[in-house]
Amino acid sequence: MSSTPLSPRLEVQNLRRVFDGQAVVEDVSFSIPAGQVTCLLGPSGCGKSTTLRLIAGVDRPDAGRICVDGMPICDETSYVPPERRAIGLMFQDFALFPHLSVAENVAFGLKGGGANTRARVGELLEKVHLSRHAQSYPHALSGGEQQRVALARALAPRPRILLMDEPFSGLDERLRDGIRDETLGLLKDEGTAVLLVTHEPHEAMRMADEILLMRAGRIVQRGAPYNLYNAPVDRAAAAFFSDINVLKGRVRGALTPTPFGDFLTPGHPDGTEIDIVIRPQHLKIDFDRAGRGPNPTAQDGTPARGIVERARFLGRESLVEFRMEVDGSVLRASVPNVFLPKPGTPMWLMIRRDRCFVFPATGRA
Ligand SMILES: Nc1ncnc2c1ncn2[C@@H]1O[C@H](COP(=O)(O)OP(=O)(O)OP(=O)(O)O)[C@@H](O)[C@H]1O
Repeated sequence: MSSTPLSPRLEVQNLRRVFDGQAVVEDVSFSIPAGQVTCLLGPSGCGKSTTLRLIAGVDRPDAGRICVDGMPICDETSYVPPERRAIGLMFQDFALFPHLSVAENVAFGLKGGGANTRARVGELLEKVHLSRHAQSYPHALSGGEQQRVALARALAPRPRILLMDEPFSGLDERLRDGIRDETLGLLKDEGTAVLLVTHEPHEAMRMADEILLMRAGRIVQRGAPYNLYNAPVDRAAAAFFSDINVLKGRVRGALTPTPFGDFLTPGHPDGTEIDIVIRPQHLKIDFDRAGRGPNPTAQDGTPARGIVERARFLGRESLVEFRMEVDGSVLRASVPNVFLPKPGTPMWLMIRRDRCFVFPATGRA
């Protein structure tokens, strides 16, 4: 990877959009260099599509600035209409023209019908493995094939930026990962700057170079998928990416006591309620030996005993639910492969302390 910083192809600064007196996009800023896929990730209604529409130019912001290759396309003094923004769009319903063949759909945004157009259409159809369907009509294609035509059509005019709004959500779940990977390959090949909107963390993790995590109109965290997963900014950010367990405690002298021993919680005044968050795969399980469990370790702290309530096999892993003896709370542990202890079995749990996140409590149980 090059060490020189890439100049942004798309730059969005302090974007704001208000509907009915309510800001649905607030102070949104980010930039995307060529060849990078950025995912705007967040729950339904958090303002993702509105942000996309502002960048596409089909809606206008109440404040902020949008630049493409350093040139403003939308700010207080300039407004470039959508068709002159060199921005490609791809939506979840693909919106193919039913009366045009696959090749005609792909050629739609290209000027003229000469040899260059034919070459570009041919090149893209080859890349999306649809050359043999060039003369077919959309209704004769599968959902996955239609998605690939839509992608080829969006990329045909070599847009500087491609905006994708939930582009895989209309597809059969079993096909999605394969199509995501193929799409990613093509996007990287074309070197476009991509902003992909999704509410699915799995999709963002699989596709993104950078994730922008959005909540209630604002970007609450940004970074590589690894960083968002491993260093969430708060409890809700942790919970967005997987099931979580929460140990509740109260700070006493920079420590928070829990059933798993004391946690260092510096920087929080005495009496602060703390949530210690841990993902199910970072709980360790050990057997009960006549009422005794494993010895405490520096890494895992003190073990605590729980009773199996339920165990389910989920395919790649098993999820075991424990009722903790000390306080009756429920903790979930995920274990690779098949591990289905009987309900009522006592077992000992330990938690990987290096994988815990400590946050001030948010008030939820
Ligand atoms: N034209 C509009 N007029 C009034 N309110 C709007 C308008 N467009 C969007 N909203 C509101 O703005 C908020 C954000 O909507 P938006 O579609 O951007 O969310 P989203 O994160 O894309 O959600 P989803 O994933 O469900 O599409 C919602 O509360 C929505 O009702």
